[in-house]
Amino acid sequence: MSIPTILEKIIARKFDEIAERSANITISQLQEQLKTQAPTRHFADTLIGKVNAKKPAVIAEIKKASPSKGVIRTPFYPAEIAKSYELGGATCLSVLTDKDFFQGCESYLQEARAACDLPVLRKDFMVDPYQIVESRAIGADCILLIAAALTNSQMKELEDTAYESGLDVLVEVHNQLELDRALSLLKTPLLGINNRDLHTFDFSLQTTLDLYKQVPDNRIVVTESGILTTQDVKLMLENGIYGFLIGEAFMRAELPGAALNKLFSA
Ligand SMILES: O=P(O)(O)OC[C@@H](O)[C@@H](O)c1c[nH]c2ccccc12
Repeated sequence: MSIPTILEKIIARKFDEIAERSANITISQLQEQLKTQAPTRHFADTLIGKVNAKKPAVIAEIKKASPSKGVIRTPFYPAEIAKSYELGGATCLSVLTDKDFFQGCESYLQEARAACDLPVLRKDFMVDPYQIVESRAIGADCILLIAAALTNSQMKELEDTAYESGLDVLVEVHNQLELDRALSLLKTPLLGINNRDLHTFDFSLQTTLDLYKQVPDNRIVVTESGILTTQDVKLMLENGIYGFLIGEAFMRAELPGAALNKLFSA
């Protein structure tokens, strides 16, 4: 057997985590909670509206640490970061909730969302419908499906569960094969192209530039990871890519929203 990649390790851990969680609260108990849940904010529509108007639409990420970079931000106050992002012109938020590899937490998502009016993506590794229902129960507006982590039938099942639960979906790809598979999700307009390979951490903005040309017009492309400079932003805008998912560049700044505003005002 070959050595597991980081993505394989994370996924293996997710299945244990789901077993632990569902021993505590079952999926039907979570579904029961959804009946009294406040409505979601319009994640996809808000993003699509901006992109179609040819304006940069930024999903600003709240992330304390990552397996490739270690701790990125201390101290870490999700509510303050969320307010700063909103002030700085973010379109949506993304909050890491994975504990073991990203030092995230569900309460970070809840604190961030309560502090602003922006729609929020739960950034985690979805492998089972349990997590989708749970995402809605903790207050997320959108979930991420990572093609590299899922089979076609898993993706389809998770997509269905998301829309049944009232959530939007962002599907993430890193290569041509994953893109072809992601395009079989017919209900999902939001397509993230991750410049980072989650197996190896290899990184290149060229990933977005190579793949977006194969994306049909009815999908909205979001370039993800490693956007750091105004040149990076310009390169994407020149190629007609208006959707961005950015974390580290803002998390290292004292005022994340000011950094966002600066990156997009040049
Ligand atoms: O911090 P960055 O390089 O700006 O990247 C943000 C985001 O794209 C990255 O956190 C990410 C993209 N896809 C993921 C999947 C899981 C965990 C994390 C990610």
